[in-house]
Formats: sequence, structure tokens, C-alpha cells
Amino acid sequence: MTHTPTTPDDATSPEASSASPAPVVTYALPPIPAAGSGATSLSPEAAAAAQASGGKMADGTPQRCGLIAIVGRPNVGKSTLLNALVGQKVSITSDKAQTTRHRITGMRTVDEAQFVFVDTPGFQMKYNAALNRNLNRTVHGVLGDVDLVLYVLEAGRFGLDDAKVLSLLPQDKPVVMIANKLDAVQRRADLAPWLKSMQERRNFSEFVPLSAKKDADVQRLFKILKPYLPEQGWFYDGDALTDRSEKFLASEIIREKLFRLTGDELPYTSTVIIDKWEDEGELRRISASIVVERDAHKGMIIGQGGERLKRIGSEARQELEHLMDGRVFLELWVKVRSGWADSEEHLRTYGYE
Ligand SMILES: Nc1nc2c(ncn2[C@@H]2O[C@H](COP(=O)(O)OP(=O)(O)OP(=O)(O)O)[C@@H](O)[C@H]2O)c(=O)[nH]1
Repeated sequence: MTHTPTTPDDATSPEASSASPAPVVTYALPPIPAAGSGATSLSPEAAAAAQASGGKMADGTPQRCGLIAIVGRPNVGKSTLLNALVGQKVSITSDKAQTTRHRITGMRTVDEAQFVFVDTPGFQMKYNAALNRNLNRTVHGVLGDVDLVLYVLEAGRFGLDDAKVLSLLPQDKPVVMIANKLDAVQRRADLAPWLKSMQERRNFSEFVPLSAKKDADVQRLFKILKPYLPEQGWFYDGDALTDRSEKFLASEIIREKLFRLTGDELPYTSTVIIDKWEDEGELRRISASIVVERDAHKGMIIGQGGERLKRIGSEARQELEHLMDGRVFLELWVKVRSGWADSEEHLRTYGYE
């Protein structure tokens, strides 16, 4: 099979694409990561939606639906791409590598095709704590279940860490290479030899240089990916965007503000737990704890005179009010749990199994 690099200037339609779509696969209950757990079973709502649709559009066009994993080394833009594809923030982004820790599913339905995205954490090769063992286990578990893999790189760069991720990808799945951050490439001409060298590394189904931050690129990606989805009924309602709970999204939003406002000072092992979630008429009261490993980290988060924690809380509250379309009262605590990232016991307590 020959591979034609697909660039934003090259209007390749899915039909005109040189790669052949994945074979039609039909299975009664495809595995879907359940919200908040590592389990892979289809939720009752999803099963009902798949049945109700009968697998066809009103005009008789067969529906398509498939699971797509987004993989790549930390910081290549996987979460940014997922959020852009879903059209809503379902995964946090930051400049700090390794901010994504959960198997997040977001979904988006475009015409007859439902794309169900499974975000995978960056592969962690540097540390050996229990947290990272769990991350790698999660990545392998996810890849076994999907119909298509999006392998994300930074356009023009292929380092040892990218090679490591590539070596772990299954041979029997179609893999689309996404060369992200195209907007940051100064000389587009330099990209051609790089793309050619990538063609020799694996039998990629497609090459798609793009910027996850450009809407037109993201819309074009849907067209390229559609033929790879198996013909089968949708797993979710056509307007569903995530199967994550509001509580989970809230903790992710707080975590994002935490990482953004502490810069590189705070280790990625810090986490956020929602302790209280109550509705009082129009007002939602949320109380959350930021759990860190050391007293020094606690000081960093609180900041001079409590200024930093106040800002984290205020920015998170504004985004929560936007997400929930209502007033939010947010109370934040910082707690120290020494060595929690090293302990399997703690990981279970915090729901990372
Ligand atoms: N210039 C540019 N920056 C991008 C693009 N996509 C993502 N970024 C930036 O790259 C950084 C990392 O993005 P994330 O989406 O958090 O990366 P990730 O791969 O999910 O990272 P981990 O959670 O560490 O695995 C952020 O600062 C993004 O704003 C892009 O298309 N162009």
C-alpha cells in the first residue's frame, strides 16, 4: 500500500484516500471504558442507545461507530486534540507533561459516524512508582479494545520517547499518524523528508499533519477517520459528548488550574478529590481537596498570603459555572499524603485501579 501524506492544503476525501477502511466488524457488546473505572463494559445506557438506533439513519444509511485511542508521548497535544474532536473540554491540558491520568472517553457524532475517543495517559518511562506501573497497564488495556489508533507526534520531531510509544502499538490495528503542532513548524518544506522517514518506520494507514488548535484541521480529520469506523449502531445518543460524571469533570478542571498556576514547581503526582457536592436551590456547593506528597508542595499551592490557592479556586469556579450553567460555591483544601504515588493501597483508595 502506498501512503500519501495528507496535508491541510490537500483536500483528501475519505473516499479518495489511498488507505482502505478497517474491515466491518460486528460484535454485540463492544467494550467501552466505564466512567471512573478501569472496567471495559458497555454501560446500560450505551447498550440501549445502540439497540434503539437499529444501526441505520432515517434515510437507511448504515451507521458507523468505533473506539479510537489517542496515544503519544507526554505533551504532544493528545488532550488538546481530544477536546477539539469532542468539542468540549473532557480532558485537561497543560504545559506540564503527564497531566492526563484517566481513561477518558469523549464522543462525537458527525452525520452517520460516531467517534468514541479513549484518551490514554502519556507513557511514563522515567519513574517507577506504582502510579506509572498503573499508567502503562492502562495503556495496554485500552489498545487491545480499539478499532483505530491515533499516534500523535510533534510535526518534524521523532525522539526516543516517540519511538518507545511506537514500538508498543499493536501490529494488527490501523494506526493513523497525526503530526500535531503544524502551526509551530517554521519551514513546511522541511516536513516532507521527515514524513518520508516516518513512512519507513511503520505501515501507517494515514499521515495527517495538522494543528489540534485549528478547527478546520479537526473537521478534516473526522472525514479522514470515518472510513475506519466499523459499520454498526451507535453506542451513545447522537448528541452525547462524554460519559464522565460532572463530578469527575469538576475535579479535572481544578487539577488543570492547579497545574497551570503552579508552573513546573509541582510534581504531577498531585491529585484532586471531591469531598462534598450539594445543591442548594440554584447554588451548587463543592468542596474539594488537593492532595500532595509534601508540606513544601502545600506551601507552593497556597502561595503568599493564600493568593495562589485563591486564584486556583476562582479560575476553577468560573469554568465550573460555565460547564454547569449555574452558580457554584467552591471550597478548596490542601492535604498532605506522604508517598501516596508509591503506594498501590493509596492508588486504590483514590480510584486509580
Ligand atoms: N502550537 C501548538 N501547541 C499545541 C497544539 N496542540 C497542543 N498544543 C500545546 O501543547 C501542550 C501540551 O498539550 P496537551 O494536550 O496537554 O498534551 P498531552 O499530550 O495530552 O500531554 P500529557 O497529558 O502530558 O500526556 C499545551 O501547552 C498545548 O496548548 C497545536 O496544535 N499547536
